[in-house]
Amino acid sequence: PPFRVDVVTIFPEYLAPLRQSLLGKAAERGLVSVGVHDLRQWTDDVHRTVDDAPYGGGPGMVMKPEPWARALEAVRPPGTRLVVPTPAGRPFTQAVAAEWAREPGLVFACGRYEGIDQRVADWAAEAGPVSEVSIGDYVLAGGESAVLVMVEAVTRLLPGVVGNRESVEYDSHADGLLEGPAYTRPASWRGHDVPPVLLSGDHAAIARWRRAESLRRTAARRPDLLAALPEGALTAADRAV
Ligand SMILES: COc1ccc(Cn2ccc3ccc(-c4cc(N)[nH]n4)cc32)cc1
Repeated sequence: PPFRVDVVTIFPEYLAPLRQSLLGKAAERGLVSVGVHDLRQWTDDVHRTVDDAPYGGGPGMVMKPEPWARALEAVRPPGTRLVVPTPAGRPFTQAVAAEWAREPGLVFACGRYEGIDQRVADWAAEAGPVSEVSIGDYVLAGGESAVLVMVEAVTRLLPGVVGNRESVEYDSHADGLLEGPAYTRPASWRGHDVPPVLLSGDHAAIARWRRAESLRRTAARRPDLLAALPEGALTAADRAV
């Protein structure tokens, strides 16, 4: 059965890219099925109101709970994980993407304004897992971009979506390190040459060089990833880098 993705949003047109490119092909091949739903379909006032002033005061507006509950009751199969993007969420990581890719599908609730009434996530947890997640430490205007990011990260891990299986297995972050530099022809380009080891045909030396570059780059750009590596993840040769 296809991996099922449903997205509820007040900007359905924002999610149009979900039907293009990588996802498009995967959808054509029946690997992924995508539904985008306009939250306002589940309002019942003439103005199709989805927001209201925050209890306790404060700037901006909060999204009303009732339209969300009606939408989720209509769209979310029982037991399906509800993903709510939020700046206040747990980090969305490659490990989280891999975990979700093993599930039958996902429902995404895209907030706008200052977010969604908290009781929606609390209520939704009665019917299945709910994940409030952040895609990074910066503030967006709503959840739609985050949904595009997460759907791409999850669906590329589904069997058959990415042609070259190895490219998924050898993903950056797959071994907890950043991937090193990549090169292709020409060997000499505008005064910049490809590191000779890569042209040597010495595959052991190439593997050692690539590992060293990964470690060097991770130490320089993401020391936090290095510190998080499990015991024994680094060999003596690694430490010598
Ligand atoms: C309380 O402070 C704010 C609360 C919400 C907002 C705007 N906004 C509304 C819904 C929504 C969903 C996700 C995100 C988001 C996710 C990440 N990683 N960054 N930003 C932002 C969102 C601005 C500020």
